[in-house]
Amino acid sequence: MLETLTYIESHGTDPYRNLALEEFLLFGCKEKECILYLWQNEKTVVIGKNQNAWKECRTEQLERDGGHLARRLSGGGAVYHDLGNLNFTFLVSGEYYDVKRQLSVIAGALEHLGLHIEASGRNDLLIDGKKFSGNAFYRHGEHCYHHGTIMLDVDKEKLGSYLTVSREKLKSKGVDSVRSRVANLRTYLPDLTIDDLKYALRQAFGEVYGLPVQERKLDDREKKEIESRAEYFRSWEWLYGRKIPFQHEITRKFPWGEVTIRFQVENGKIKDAAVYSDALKTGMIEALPNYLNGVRFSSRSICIELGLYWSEDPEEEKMLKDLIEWMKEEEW
Ligand SMILES: Nc1ncnc2c1ncn2[C@@H]1O[C@H](COP(=O)(O)OC(=O)CCCC[C@@H]2CCSS2)[C@@H](O)[C@H]1O
Repeated sequence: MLETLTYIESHGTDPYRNLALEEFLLFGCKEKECILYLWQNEKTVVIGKNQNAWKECRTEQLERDGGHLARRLSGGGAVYHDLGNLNFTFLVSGEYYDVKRQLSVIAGALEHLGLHIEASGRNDLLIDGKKFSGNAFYRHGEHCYHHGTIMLDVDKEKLGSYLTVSREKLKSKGVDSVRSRVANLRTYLPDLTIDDLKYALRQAFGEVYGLPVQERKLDDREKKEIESRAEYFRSWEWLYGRKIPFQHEITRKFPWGEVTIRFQVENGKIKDAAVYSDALKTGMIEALPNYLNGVRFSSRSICIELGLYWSEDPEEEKMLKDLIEWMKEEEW
């Protein structure tokens, strides 16, 4: 049984510090503890762990306007944050990790405020059929988190202008514009504030788990530790990573996400490969470059090579099968 519910708010809006605090809480979370962490970022595009920053975001425009680009540890796609957006993170050990239960805290809080929501697709929460929350997931050993956004009053104009959503993605979601399919909760409750939301979430957290909620504040030593980790989240290497010179690029959209592979070929063999994806499952995507390294540069050889691998995780096994089918269709 869980023994402790901890509630913590970030009082700063620097995305790198906030992501560092999230990671700090992840590794400090006790076995029988569940933490609810609420935070806000000023004008930031947050991309998924395996995405290509240049492809997902108009980085120059964002930086010129004083915004930030950030990369999180979880997989999934790119989202836009400003102070009209509230982020939540549930941090808990694998044993008590339960996405449905965690989502019922969000649904319960909004129900208390008079809003009815529903879950849809792989990671969205909807109001009136429109997305107001995107969710993503991360696991490191027994340390897990589930985080998401809540759009209260986000500048949709800016959201649409900083995010460069691929035509494939728009097509797959059956819509013609990003702006039209996201919604702010303020549209439905004009007086709703971020503080109301925070209060409702904290109350619902205690109700759903049936335990008292203890608020945590950070001491100076902890703040220092978080600051040094923030440097990593702020670094060019983490945000943009390496840029490989490539000769061939392929992209395909699957039900579980879009994949782009860039190949660097030398003497007919794959010398390096960079794989980008918004898939929520990150393991297979991150393993791919290693699988491809040294293989002869032909779709048939890749097909045979990938056939040598398997995964015990059924979702990853499905990803692998889809990638093999894709290679069968390619002809080079
Ligand atoms: N703030 C926000 N909230 C909800 N939906 C958004 C937001 N910004 C953009 N979008 C829409 O979601 C799609 C991307 O959807 P997609 O499903 O690709 O990705 C996600 O949802 C990722 C959620 C990550 C949540 C983390 C929680 C803390 S740090 S970020 C984008 O093209 C827009 O149409």
